[in-house]
Amino acid sequence: MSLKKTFTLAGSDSSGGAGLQADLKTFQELGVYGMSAITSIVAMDPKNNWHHNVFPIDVKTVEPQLETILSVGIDAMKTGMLGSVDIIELAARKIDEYNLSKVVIDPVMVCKGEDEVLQPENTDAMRELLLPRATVVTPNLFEAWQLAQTSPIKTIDDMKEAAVKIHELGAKNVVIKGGKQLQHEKAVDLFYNGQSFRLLESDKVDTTYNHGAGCTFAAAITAQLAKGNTVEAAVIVAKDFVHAAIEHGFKLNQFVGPVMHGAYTRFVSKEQLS
Ligand SMILES: Nc1ncnc2c1ncn2[C@@H]1O[C@H](COP(=O)(O)OP(=O)(O)O)[C@@H](O)[C@H]1O
Ligand SMILES: Cc1ncc(COP(=O)(O)O)c(C=O)c1O
Repeated sequence: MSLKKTFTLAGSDSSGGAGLQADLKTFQELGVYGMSAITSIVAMDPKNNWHHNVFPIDVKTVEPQLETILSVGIDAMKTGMLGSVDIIELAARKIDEYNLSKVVIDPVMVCKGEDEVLQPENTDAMRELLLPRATVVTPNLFEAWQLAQTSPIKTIDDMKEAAVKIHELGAKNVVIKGGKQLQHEKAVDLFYNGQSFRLLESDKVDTTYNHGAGCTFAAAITAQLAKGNTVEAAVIVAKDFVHAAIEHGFKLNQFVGPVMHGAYTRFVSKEQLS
């Protein structure tokens, strides 16, 4: 099998656990070649409780990165934190221009540990421009609520209602991550493909060392799609991948504990990595 190529259009997490760093580590672990275009730079302030400061990148600096990557050619792509409406418009244009068909949208709106929405004006642009181009979109409960414009999501029935709305907005497949936020004894995600629902469950790991879990999950889906998996099969592997990563999450310093991106490939049979 030839080496499949992926790319992430995402923010840089200087602390290395989330953002494009998480994506590239995940791509590597799952045996695909990873490329990246940086949309914004996130730095954490050690003197201010690790507050996340977001430094946007001008869209003029993003386009040449995309041209580099798309001239190489890719098998699947993902988006993460998108710094501005201009960058979201650019992404939509390039998806159309290059006829990209395996597109994973992780609609990052907040960083864990922070409660303000990063760049709220981006949410409308994501809804209008990226959802219709998404092979799969992977919101957490908060992001699903914002995209679907429902009330806050508290139950699996609420997740189903939001998934239907997000599908109607154009995303072909929707995975709403219940994760740690949903009041449930398991970590439950809901998969919806426009026809049926499937609940993906894993044991809930009792940890705060989960920085980068969302990025890692979406990147694992991207890698598996690049290798030719169906969306549902890709999501199932991604769920196992992120579970192993969270189980082996570790303390980086007094402020943050990232997931261990390499855990799945160390502890799960290589045969499952086709
Ligand atoms: N404590 C946990 N135990 C097991 N799985 C978890 C836990 N927290 C999150 N997950 C899983 O990790 C993935 C990413 O979810 P989450 O961390 O909620 O995303 P985000 O980073 O976007 O908020 C999902 O598959 C979710 O179910
Ligand atoms: C660049 C970047 N992207 C995405 C995220 C979201 O990370 P998570 O996967 O923990 O939701 C963060 C959080 O710090 C980030 O810095």
